[in-house]
Amino acid sequence: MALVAGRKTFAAGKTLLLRAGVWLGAEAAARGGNGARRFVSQRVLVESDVTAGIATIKFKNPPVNSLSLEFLTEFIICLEKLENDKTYRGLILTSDCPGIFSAGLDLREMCGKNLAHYAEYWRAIQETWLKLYLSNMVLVAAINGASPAGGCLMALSSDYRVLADNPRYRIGLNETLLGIVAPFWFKDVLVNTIGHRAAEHALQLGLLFQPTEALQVGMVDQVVPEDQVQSTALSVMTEWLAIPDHARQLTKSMMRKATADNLIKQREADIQNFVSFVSRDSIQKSLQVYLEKLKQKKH
Ligand SMILES: CCCCCCCCCCCC/C=C/CC(=O)SCCNC(=O)CCNC(=O)[C@H](O)C(C)(C)COP(=O)(O)OP(=O)(O)OC[C@H]1O[C@@H](n2cnc3c(N)ncnc32)[C@H](O)[C@@H]1OP(=O)(O)O
Repeated sequence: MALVAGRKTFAAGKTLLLRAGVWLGAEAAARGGNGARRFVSQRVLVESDVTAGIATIKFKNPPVNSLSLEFLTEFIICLEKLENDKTYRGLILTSDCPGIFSAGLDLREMCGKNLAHYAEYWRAIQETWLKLYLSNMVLVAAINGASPAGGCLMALSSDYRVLADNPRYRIGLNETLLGIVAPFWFKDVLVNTIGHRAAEHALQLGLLFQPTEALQVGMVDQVVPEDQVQSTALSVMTEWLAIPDHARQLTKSMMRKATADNLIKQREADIQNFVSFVSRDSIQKSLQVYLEKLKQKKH
């Protein structure tokens, strides 16, 4: 079966056709009598409460919810679908993989591939971020696992972050530990969240914060026991949805537009930077060594 997004076609597990943000093909969708709906794609699970106007996206790309091109494609489609359906005013982002929110960018997409692939991958990363960061919905991240690098960026792009209190669930932009550099727009989002000095410190050292530290530095808004992450996210959402949409949305846009525009005005140059950076022999070597270390950790 094929997943078609715009002009791209990827092998996937169900027939999903997207045109102008509308599902045209067969998807597993069930509607309960209580207003609950469930959409299933291979790597992204969407549950929604139509009455409350709240949807939940669960990342389901085991083992570590890495942001592969296939995952990103399904994720963007789901996000567009929710964004265009005025039923939904709030979106909770969480994980279906125990102990992992997201391991960030899929390192296999950045290793041993050709230049066209790197460009396509980076465009998908940009697109995902812009859609998340500029969403009209209220976004609450229910972070129920480790959240390094790109996983952290997804959480930081939400309006509010609830993190499970487990010391193994570290969060941060750890790119320098891999020998790579967080792009300027990752940096901008971090600076907007925790301030310039703390961001400079965290970025240079590639710090991954444990929950109490993340709360202290302002990277997350609440740390709660693991079994309360979802219920806390829901009660935060209810609070935010009490604000009239038009006023909140305009305010969000006012706060975020300059940061997003910074990337929008130089998207192609950013792609070229990524491609030439990641295709350097030295960077390929660093990424391969890092991946090998991850693999050997178990043995
Ligand atoms: C001159 C200046 C120019 C500047 C230009 C700038 C241009 C841009 C530069 C590039 C920037 C790119 C930005 C990147 C951001 C990122 O997101 S990079 C990804 C960073 N992610 C990580 O570091 C996470 C790595 N993973 C982990 O730490 C752990 O796996 C975990 C804590 C998430 C989970 O631990 P655990 O449960 O113990 O699982 P593992 O055994 O470690 O892993 C299981 C399995 O998954 C594979 N894996 C893990 N992470 C990734 C990943 N990110 N991508 C792909 N695969 C991953 C791991 O290898 C294991 O595989 P096997 O089962 O062994 O096959």
